[in-house]
Amino acid sequence: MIQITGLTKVYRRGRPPALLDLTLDVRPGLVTALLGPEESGKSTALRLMLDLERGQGVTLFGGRTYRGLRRPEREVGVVLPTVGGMAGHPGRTARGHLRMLAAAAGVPTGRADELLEQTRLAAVAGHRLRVFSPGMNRRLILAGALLGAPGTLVLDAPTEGLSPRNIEWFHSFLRSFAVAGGTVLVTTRTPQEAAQLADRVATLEQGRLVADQPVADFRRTRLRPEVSVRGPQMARLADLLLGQGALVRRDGAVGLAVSGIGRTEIGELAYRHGILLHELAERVVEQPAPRAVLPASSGRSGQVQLHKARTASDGSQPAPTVPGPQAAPGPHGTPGPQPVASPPAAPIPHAAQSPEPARARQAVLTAPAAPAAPVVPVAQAVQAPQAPLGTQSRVPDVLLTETQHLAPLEPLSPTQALPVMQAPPGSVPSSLPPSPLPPSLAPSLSAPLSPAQQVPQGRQAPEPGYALRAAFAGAVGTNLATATASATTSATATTTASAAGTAGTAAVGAAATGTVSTGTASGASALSGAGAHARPSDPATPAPVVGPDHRSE
Ligand SMILES: Nc1ncnc2c1ncn2[C@@H]1O[C@H](COP(=O)(O)OP(=O)(O)OP(=O)(O)O)[C@@H](O)[C@H]1O
Repeated sequence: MIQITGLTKVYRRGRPPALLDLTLDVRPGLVTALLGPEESGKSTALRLMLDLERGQGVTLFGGRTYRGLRRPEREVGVVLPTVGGMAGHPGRTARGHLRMLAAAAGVPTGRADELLEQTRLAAVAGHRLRVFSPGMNRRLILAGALLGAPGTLVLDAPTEGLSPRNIEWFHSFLRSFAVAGGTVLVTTRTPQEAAQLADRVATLEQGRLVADQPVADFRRTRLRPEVSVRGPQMARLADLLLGQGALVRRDGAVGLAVSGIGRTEIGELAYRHGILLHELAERVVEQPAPRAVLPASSGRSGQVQLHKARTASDGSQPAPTVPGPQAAPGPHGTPGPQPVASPPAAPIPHAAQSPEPARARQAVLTAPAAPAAPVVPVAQAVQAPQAPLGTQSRVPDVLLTETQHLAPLEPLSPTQALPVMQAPPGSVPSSLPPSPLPPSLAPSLSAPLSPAQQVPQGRQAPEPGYALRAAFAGAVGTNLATATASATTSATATTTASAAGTAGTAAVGAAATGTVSTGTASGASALSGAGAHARPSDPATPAPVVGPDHRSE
């Protein structure tokens, strides 16, 4: 379970927030899509969740902040966009890259070989990354995120730019992961992908959550199926279709967009009347997001502040790190203050469908102490009694079509098994406090933005330090992608490359995700020159690639 509460990010004072009071539960056993157009705040949300960025609000993974996780790589697998789309140093082989990450994460190297099999990369394990297609690189990044057999996956646009075959593979994998009890949060820009992939769709617009819907509602309210018809006799066909009660609108010079009647019926109607068709295709048309389709029962909004977590039994459990710059915990090593007012542990509305990971620690979030000032309310993380660990967790075989030539995924061994997600009764936190955001930051979701809050067309100028980090990350070919090492702060991000004898030592920006592979400044040029190398055949991408122009999928 991921509990996101009040995530807010303002990059520059006086500018509209990139993210405003995002509150969302991401439940195990489901794929949750965070959907939004460009610059709607999806990546910002993920970076805040993973403590890669400073902001307001808090995200709990099984009751702990990301930084508070003792072994983050074993709990949360992260896939973020990488420099040039590369999984790691272009001169490294896939096997070498993954084994390096395994060593950094303290995972047996055999696990790397298993994951190469699972992600259909075994056949190309000895090839260097510079000859990998985008799809192969992306699957290798995913393999890195899975090294620690985490129960939760957080992925930022994992399928963007990939071939339909790779997209289908990713979807199958993520669905299987969720079916096995895993928690999946994935961002996407396309409603169609959200509808295909997710069980639940949360829609962001201009940094605000405007809808949080089960996929069936999402399909009904946001997607409209219609049939595209083209041919030289469309006026006649339109009359016939209208006579059948269909809704018909003109679509270009020689086309119709038809709804309310199926493709087969349209084809038969045209055939019976001798009407020639050049195209008859189903498609899905996106509709604008409804305003504020939010579960009324969510009851959570605003910022919370964490104090030390303690086990329910002895209180000796290490505390989660306090998130955000405004948090004010007790001194390190000392137990945090008691909750101001711990409400009885009433289950939150979705708890019945939300089995909790067995090892989850629950947070009891309490009412704000001083909501008037921009001071966060007090919350206390308390470890819930351990739920019984089960043995049924394993990633099941992935259903793929024969034409993909992809073998089923290997099941995980019991030692790699995902935790069985079962919520101990009453262990799910009670409803959370109302938003303590200052009024200027917490307008109604349905209220139109004031001119001052309007998101500008172009990207905002990056905050100081961002450009430097980005430039540096690019210069060393830093891979920000996978969270399999346990670095916990940006300042101390692990530089695994140096351990592996790779040139380049910095891992700026890797921050809490930690897994870092560095290369040299040749990363970008190696990528652009990759067409000069023959690419190994990709089991999931069979089309041969003959030059750099063909790299895009
Ligand atoms: N480091 C930064 N400094 C300043 N502004 C930023 C920074 N990162 C993001 N922004 C701004 O925050 C807003 C949200 O950006 P974000 O990248 O989170 O959107 P997104 O939904 O992930 O977009 P995309 O789908 O294009 O990746 C944008 O207006 C963007 O310009």
